[in-house]
Amino acid sequence: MDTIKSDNEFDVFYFLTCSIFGFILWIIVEKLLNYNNRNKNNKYNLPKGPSFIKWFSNYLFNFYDLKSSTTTTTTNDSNNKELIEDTSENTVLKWFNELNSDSYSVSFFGRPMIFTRDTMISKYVLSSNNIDSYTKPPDSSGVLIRLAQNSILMSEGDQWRYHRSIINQPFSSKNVKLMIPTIINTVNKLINHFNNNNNNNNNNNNNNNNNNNNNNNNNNNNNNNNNNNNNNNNNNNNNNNNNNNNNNNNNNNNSIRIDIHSYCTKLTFDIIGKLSIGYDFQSIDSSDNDENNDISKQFDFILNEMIRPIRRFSSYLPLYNDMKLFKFLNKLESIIKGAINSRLLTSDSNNKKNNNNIYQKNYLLDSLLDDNVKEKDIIGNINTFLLAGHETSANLLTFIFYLLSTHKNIQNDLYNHLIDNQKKKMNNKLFNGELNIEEEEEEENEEEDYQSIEFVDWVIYETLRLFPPAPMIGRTSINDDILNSSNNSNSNSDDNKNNNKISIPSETLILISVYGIHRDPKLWKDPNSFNPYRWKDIENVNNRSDFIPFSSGGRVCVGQKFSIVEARIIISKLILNFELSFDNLRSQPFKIYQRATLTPKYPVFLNLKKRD
Ligand code: HEM
Repeated sequence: MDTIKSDNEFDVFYFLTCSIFGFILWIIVEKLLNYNNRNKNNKYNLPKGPSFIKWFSNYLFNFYDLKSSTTTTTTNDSNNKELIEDTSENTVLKWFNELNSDSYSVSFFGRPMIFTRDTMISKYVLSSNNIDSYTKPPDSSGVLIRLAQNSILMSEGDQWRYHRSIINQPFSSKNVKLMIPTIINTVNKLINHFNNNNNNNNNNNNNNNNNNNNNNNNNNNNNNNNNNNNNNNNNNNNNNNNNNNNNNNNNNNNSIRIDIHSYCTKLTFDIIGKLSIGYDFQSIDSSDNDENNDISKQFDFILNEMIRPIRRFSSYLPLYNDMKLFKFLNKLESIIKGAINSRLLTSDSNNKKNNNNIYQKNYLLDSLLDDNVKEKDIIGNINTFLLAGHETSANLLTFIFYLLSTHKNIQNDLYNHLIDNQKKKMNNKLFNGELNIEEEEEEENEEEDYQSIEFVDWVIYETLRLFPPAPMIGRTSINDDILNSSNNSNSNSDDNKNNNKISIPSETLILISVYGIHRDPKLWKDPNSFNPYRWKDIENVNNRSDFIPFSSGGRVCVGQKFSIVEARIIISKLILNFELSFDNLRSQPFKIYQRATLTPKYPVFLNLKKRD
C-alpha cells in the first residue's frame, strides 16, 4: 500500500532539498565570482582581501561570540596601555596590516567591495561634490528602512536635500543652545536617581518614599521654553517607584554599582524623546526588566535584529520577530501621531491668538510640520532622531566613562579642571541653566560660551577616536570612477603614479573604516593608547580627514553639535558628583562589537562613589 506523506514530511523534504541545492549553488557561484573578481582586482590595483566565506565566517564568529577576545586594558592607570581587541573591527585592521595596504577588495557575491582606511579616498567619496555619485548602500536587513522609512537618513537626491534643508535649522548652534536646559534637567534626574539609590541602600530600614520626592527637584530651576510645559503627551502613570533596578547594588556606604551602558541609553533616550516630540519616555524611572515600558530596550531589540545573519540573505524574508517589530513600530507611530496632533492644536490656538503664522517652535518635530512633508515622512524622521539620537551618544558616553574609570589619573585631572572651571562665570551659567539667550545673541561670539570646555572636549575627541560609535561608513558608486589613493611612496616614477589610481566599476560598495583611520599608526602617534592630552595642540578638529567620527562632507551627522554639547554636560555633571571605578570583579572584561554602531558587548559595571 502506498504511504501518503503528511504535509509536514513534504515540507521538511522540500526545505532540505532546497537548502542543500541552494548551498551548493552558492559555493559554485562564490567560487566563480571570486575568480571574476580576481580579474577585476587587477584593474583596481588593489590587493585581494579575504574570501567572502572567510570574511562572513569571521562576522558569524563575532556575532555569536565564539571567539574569546578582550581588550588589554585593566583597571591599571597607565596611559600607555594598549586598547586592542580581536573583534570584527580589529579584524578589518588586521587585513590592512597583513596586506600592507590601506585598501583591499573583497568579493560579495560578485559585487565589488572595497575596504579602505585611505583618507584621500574617504575625503573624495564623502565630499559634498560627490553626493549624488556615491550614495548610501541599501538597508540590507530591511529593518532600518521600516523604522526610518524615507527620512533624511535613508533618502537620496532631491528628497534628501529637502529633508536636510529643514532639519539643519533646528540643529543649528543657536537652537542647540535652547536644548541645554532639557539636557541638564534629565541629567539631574539621573543623578538624583543615583543619590536616592545610594540613600536607600544606606538606610535600609527607612521605608520612606525618597525617590518620588526628589526625582524632579531640579526641574523647577528652569523656565526655558524648551521644557515640557505643554507636554500633553506625558502619561501620568509615573514609574518613579521603580527605582529598584536589579543591577544596582551598594558596595559600601557611599557607593553604588551600576551598568553604565544601560543608564547612558536610558538617559540619552529620555533626552531625545523630550527634544523631538516633547514626550517623556521615563526610561530612567523604569526598571531594567521592564521591557514593555522601557522603549529604549525595544530599540535595542531593533538594533540587534538589523545584524541578525538570517536578515542578510533577504531583507523582506518574513521572520517570527517581525511581529514584535511591527508591534513596536505601531506603538511608536501612535505616540508620534499624538504629538503631531497636539502640536498642530497648539499652533492653531497660537495662530488665532497672535493672528500670525509663527508659533513657538519647541521641539524638533515642529520643524517638520510643514505642508510639504507627508505624515509618513514626519514619522520616519522622528524615528530617525529617536534612534540616531540616543544609541550613538549612549555608546560614546559608555566608552568615555569606561576609559575614565580605568585611567584614574585622567579622571582626576578632569575633575580638577572642572572644579577650576566651575568658578568661572561662563560655566556657572551653563551648569545652572541660566543662559540668557537674548543677551547672548548680542555678543559677537555668541557660540563661544559653550563652544568648548577644554579638557572635557579632549576626552570626548580621544574617545571618539578610539571607539567611534559609527565605525564604518558605506557608499555605493553610481558610475565607473577613478580614485586617487594616498600611496606613501616618495618616488615620482610613472609606475608609482599609476599605482595611486584605483579604477572602480559602478555599483562598487566602498566601506570606509573610520576605526581603521583613527587607529592608523601613520596618522596617529601611539594610536592605541588613551591620551586626551594629544588634542592640546590639534586645531580645527572639524576639518581633519584623519578624524571623522561624524563622517564629513554633505552628509555629515546633522546631530554633531548637539551630541558634543550633550556629552559635555553629562560628563561634567557626573564627574563632579561621582568618582568612577571599573568593577573588575563583577564585570566581564570590556569588549566592543559592531552592529549598526560600535557598542559594548557586555554590561559595563562601574562603582559610583559620591564625592564630598
Ligand atoms: C556620538 C554621537 C553620534 C555619532 C558618532 C554620529 C555619527 C554619524 C555618522 C558617522 C553619520 C553619517 C552616516 C553616513 O553618512 O553613512 C551620521 C548621520 C546622521 N546622524 Fe549622527 N551621530 C551621532 C549623534 C547623532 C544625534 C544625536 C542625532 C540626532 C538627534 C544624529 C542624527 C543623524 C542623522 C539624521 C544623520 C543622517 C544625516 C544625513 O544623511 O544627511 N546623530 N551620524
